[in-house]
Amino acid sequence: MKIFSTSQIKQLDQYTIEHEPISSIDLMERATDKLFHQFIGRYSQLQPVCIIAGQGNNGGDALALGRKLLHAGYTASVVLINPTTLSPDCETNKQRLLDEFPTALNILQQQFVAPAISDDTVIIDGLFGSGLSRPLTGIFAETVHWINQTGCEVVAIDIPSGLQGEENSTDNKLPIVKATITYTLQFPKLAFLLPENADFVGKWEIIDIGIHPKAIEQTTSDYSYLVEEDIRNQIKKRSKFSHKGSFGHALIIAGNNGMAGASVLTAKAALRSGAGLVTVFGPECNRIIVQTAIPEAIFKTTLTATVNYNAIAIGPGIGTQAESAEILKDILSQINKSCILDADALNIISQQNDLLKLVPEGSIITPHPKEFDRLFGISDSTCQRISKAQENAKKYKIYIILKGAHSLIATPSGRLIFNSTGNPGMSTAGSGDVLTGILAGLLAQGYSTEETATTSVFLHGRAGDIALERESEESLIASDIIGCLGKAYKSLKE
Ligand SMILES: NC(=O)C1=CN([C@@H]2O[C@H](COP(=O)(O)OP(=O)(O)OC[C@H]3O[C@@H](n4cnc5c(N)ncnc54)[C@H](O)[C@@H]3O)[C@@H](O)[C@H]2O)[C@H](O)CC1
Ligand SMILES: [K+]
Repeated sequence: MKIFSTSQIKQLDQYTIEHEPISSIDLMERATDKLFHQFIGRYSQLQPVCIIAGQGNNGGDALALGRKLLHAGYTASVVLINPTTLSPDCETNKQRLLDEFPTALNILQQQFVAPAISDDTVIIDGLFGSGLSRPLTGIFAETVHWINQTGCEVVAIDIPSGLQGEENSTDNKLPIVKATITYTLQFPKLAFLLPENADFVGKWEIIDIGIHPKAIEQTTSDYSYLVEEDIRNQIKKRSKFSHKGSFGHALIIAGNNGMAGASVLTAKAALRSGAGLVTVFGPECNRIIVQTAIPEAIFKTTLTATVNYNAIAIGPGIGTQAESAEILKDILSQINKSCILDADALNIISQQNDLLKLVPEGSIITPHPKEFDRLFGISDSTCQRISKAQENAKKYKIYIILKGAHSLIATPSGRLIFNSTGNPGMSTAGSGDVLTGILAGLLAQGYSTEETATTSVFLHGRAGDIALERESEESLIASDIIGCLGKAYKSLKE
C-alpha cells in the first residue's frame, strides 16, 4: 500500500472529484458516512460525544459526523472553533447542522470556552487534518490543551490536530492532540509510523473513502506500507516432487563461547521457515549445545567451499573480537552473491568502515537504530535516519532493514517500505536472531533478495502477533516467534 504526502493526497482528492466525478461536498459526505460507521462500531449511543470542529475540511468532516451521530440518537454537542473564515464545504456542513439541530452547535470565535462534558464523553477531534501548515497557536492551541487534559477518549479524524503528516518538529511541547484512536482517510500518514508520534496517534485505522484507483496507481511514492496482500503472492508453492535439495542450504555463522543460543535460534528459524538444509558454523564449545538443541542442523568448526551454500547469514552472537572480524572479512572477500549481515557483523563493520565496500550488492543488513547509527552516524530524528537509510541502501546497493515497531526496508532502488506486523512483545532477546534465520531460510529457498527482505519481515511480525494470542507482551520470548512460524505461513495461505 502506497504512503503519500499530504500534498499528494490533496491532488488525489482533486483527481477523484474531477474524474469520478463527484462534487467535493459529496466526497466529504461519503467520507463521513464511513467515519460514522466506524465510530458506531466502537462507541454505543450511551456514550456522550463532544465534537470539536475547525475551519477547514477536517472541520467539515467533524460537522457532518456530528449531524449523523445526532440523527442516530447520540447525545452530541458540537463546538466550532471559528476565528476567521470557513472553507466552502465546512460552511455547507455548518448550515446543514444548524438547519437540522440548531441547538447542538456552539461557535467560538476568540477565546476557547470549555464545553460541559462528563467523564465518559468521547471527544471527536476535527480541528485540523492534512491542511496543517504550522504549529497551532491562540484559540486552536487552547482547544488542544483542553482536549488533552480532559482524560477522555479522543477520536481524531484523519490526523490528530497539530500533527503534520510527515516530518514534525522535535519540540515535544507543541500543542498536538493526543488521540486514543485515529481514523485516517484512505492512506496511513508517514508520521504514524515514527516512534516519536505514538502518543499522539494512538491506535490508527484506515477508512477507505473511495479515492480514484487510477490516481493511486499513477501517483508514485518512495514510501509504502507492507500489508498481507503484498506478501500472499510471494509465498512459493512446493512441488509434490520436491526434495530437501529443492529448498537450498543455508549457512549460519553465529554464536561464540556463551552465545550458543544465538546460533540455535537463527538456525531453528532458518529451518522452520523452510530451508532444506542448515549448517551452523561456530566454535567447538558450542557443538554439543547446537546439535542437541537442533538435531536437524549440521555443525561445523571449519569453513570450506562457501559457494555450496545458497544463503549465508553472519553475525548473531559472534562478538567483535579479531578472530570474528577475520572470518567476516574472509567471507566478504570470498563470496560474490548477496548475504545477510546482522548484529556483531554490523558492529565489526562499524569499527572497520572500509568493510562496507566488500558487502556484495543485493545483500541484506539488519541493524536496529543503535547499530544503524554506529554504521552511518548519529541521527537527530527518525526522519533523518530514514533518509540516511535510503541514501546508503542506494549507495551500497543493499537492502537495509532498520528494525523497530514498523521495521523499515530501504531498497537499492530508493524505496522505503514500512512493515505492518509485529508487537512490543517482540522486543526481546533473540528476536533479531530469529529474523536473520528467516531471511537465511527464504534466501536459501530461492526467494529474490527483495522478496526475502519483505516476506521475512512480514512473517516475523505475523508469527510474533500469533504468539501474542497465547503469551503476553511481557512473557513472549524469541522461541515463541519460531514456534508460530507455521501458523504465520498458514495465515497467508488461507
Ligand atoms: N482525500 C481526503 O483525504 C479527503 C479529506 N478530507 C478532509 O479534509 C482535510 C483537509 O482539509 P483542509 O481544508 O485542506 O485542511 P485542514 O482542515 O487541516 O486545515 C484548514 C486550513 O487551516 C489553515 N491552517 C493550517 N495550519 C494552520 C494553523 N496552524 N493555524 C491556523 N490555520 C491553519 C490552512 O489554510 C488550512 O487549509 C483532511 O484532513 C480530511 O479530514 C475531505 O473531507 C474528504 C476527502
Ligand atoms: K483532526
